[in-house]
Amino acid sequence: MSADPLVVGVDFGTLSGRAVVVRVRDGAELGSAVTEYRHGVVDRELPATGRALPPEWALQVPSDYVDVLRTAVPAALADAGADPADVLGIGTDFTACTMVPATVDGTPLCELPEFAENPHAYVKLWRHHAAQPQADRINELARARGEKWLPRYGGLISSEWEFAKGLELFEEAPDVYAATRHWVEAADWIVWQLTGSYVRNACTAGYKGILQDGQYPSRDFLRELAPGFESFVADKLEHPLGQLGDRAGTLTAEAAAWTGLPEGIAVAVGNVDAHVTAPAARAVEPGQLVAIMGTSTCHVVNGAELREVPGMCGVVDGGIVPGLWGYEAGQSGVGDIFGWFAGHFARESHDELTRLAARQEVGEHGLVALDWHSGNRSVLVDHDLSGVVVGQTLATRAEDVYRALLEATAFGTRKIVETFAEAGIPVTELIVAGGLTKNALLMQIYADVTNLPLSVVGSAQAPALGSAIHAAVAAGAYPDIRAAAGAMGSARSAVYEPVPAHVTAYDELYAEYTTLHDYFGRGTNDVMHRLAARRRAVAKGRS
Ligand SMILES: Nc1ncnc2c1ncn2[C@@H]1O[C@H](COP(=O)(O)OP(=O)(O)O)[C@@H](O)[C@H]1O
Ligand SMILES: O=C(CO)[C@@H](O)[C@@H](O)COP(=O)(O)O
Repeated sequence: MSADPLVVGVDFGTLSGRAVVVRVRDGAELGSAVTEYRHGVVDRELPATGRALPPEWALQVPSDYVDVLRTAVPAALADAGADPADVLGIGTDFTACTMVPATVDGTPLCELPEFAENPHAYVKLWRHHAAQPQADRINELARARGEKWLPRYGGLISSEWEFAKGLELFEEAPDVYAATRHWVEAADWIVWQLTGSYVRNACTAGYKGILQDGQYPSRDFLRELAPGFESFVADKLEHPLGQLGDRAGTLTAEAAAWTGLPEGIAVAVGNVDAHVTAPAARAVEPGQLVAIMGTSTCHVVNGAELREVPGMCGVVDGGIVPGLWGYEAGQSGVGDIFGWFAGHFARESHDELTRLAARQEVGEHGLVALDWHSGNRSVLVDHDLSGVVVGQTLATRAEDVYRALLEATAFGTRKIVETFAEAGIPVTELIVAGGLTKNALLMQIYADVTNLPLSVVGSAQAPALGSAIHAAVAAGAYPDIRAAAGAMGSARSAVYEPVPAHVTAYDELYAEYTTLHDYFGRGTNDVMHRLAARRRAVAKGRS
């Protein structure tokens, strides 16, 4: 073994894949590289046919992920000036629930000529929200039958997760469903490309695949949901599991040629971009909540005990680190909302809008917004909800709305933190990670709105570093994730402190947010559902 061993971590985000080369002994990041996905998010038309996609669709092209292995990994090695022979292992993380319909050998169905023109044969990205009607039925039936797994998901299964998307495939594309041998998380599909064998990771199986206490939803439940769907688990989903930090296998000759890494090195079990970030932030103890803020935000926090938190995404035994209950919540749209507004309405850069918005006092714009442009993941778990900005006048400027949207996402995070605390999972430290940490105004707003000091993860590529930490454990360099996190992870404490005057002003605006939140989100006024149904009906009629 080399005197100073290295590991590689690769983070597959929504828009790009990022690779880092990391020193095992201290987590120093020696080099990195980014590859944007060639097809990005396919949400308007299918590249193969040019056919328009219905609203709420979001697909990806799996060969884009392999391109990351071919380009970002060698580029990161070159950037680090690293000798590939020093690399002990590679770890990866992915967005989730991002699903690949695959054949028995892992070939994505969209790569078969007979399915290349069928949108259902492509990867359904986490933010594909067209399965909301299926999710609604799953929830209704699970509630009626008193299914024991439902409270583990805050009482609601999301349209983003494996069963809702699986049912959508079963009902809307029976031919693609029939040809699907494995309904695979992209997190596991990429590991399959690296090792040549399929291992299902325990993290996504628990959070997105309704695997609780070793059991999936029963055949009986699935039959009642949709006759014929009862064999979904046995036929498409069930597969041997790998635990976080375990070795999934070793790098194949083919993957070694793609990446420039040595054949036979350790490949870690797949993981989710959010959960893998906790060790990068050294947040492996109860109460330390990590918010990974990018296109969306995921919140992950460990707890010593099992609690039922309304509207959480899920609680999984060992879902973040072995030995603790891992809790997840999330906001489906955060950076995506800012990007949508900046691109379509303001036509200004984030930096310019932020610069103008930062000049304002709290409340000066006279606005309050709801951050539901991509639906609400927590705590309402409803992707038929949509965005609102209240208070606009002819004097309202683009930077005012931009600031209101930044604030709305902070209110959404406060709602989640308060819901955790009320359910017996107090948040003692808020640690932020992800691309949005570069926006200092946004960070200050989060500190002010939550009234918590904000720690910032030490790495600009925290998920990729987290994957590298898992690679080090899988390679046997550390006994477990906790030990590796202690040596390789980092966070700077209390980088943003709440400003008392802002805290008071935001308390008042948060009360307005809560009123709107409950009015539109908890059934007082169902206008958003009616509009979503109408939009869906028009799109259906057109297709
Ligand atoms: N300066 C900025 N301020 C606020 N949002 C930004 C800024 N720059 C980029 N964004 C938004 O951040 C998101 C990308 O976040 P990032 O963490 O890089 O990606 P991912 O979520 O794919 O991991 C995009 O949605 C973009 O609109
Ligand atoms: O939902 C999860 C994890 O559970 C995320 O993968 C998903 O929100 C996508 O994250 P990004 O916004 O790409 O960082």
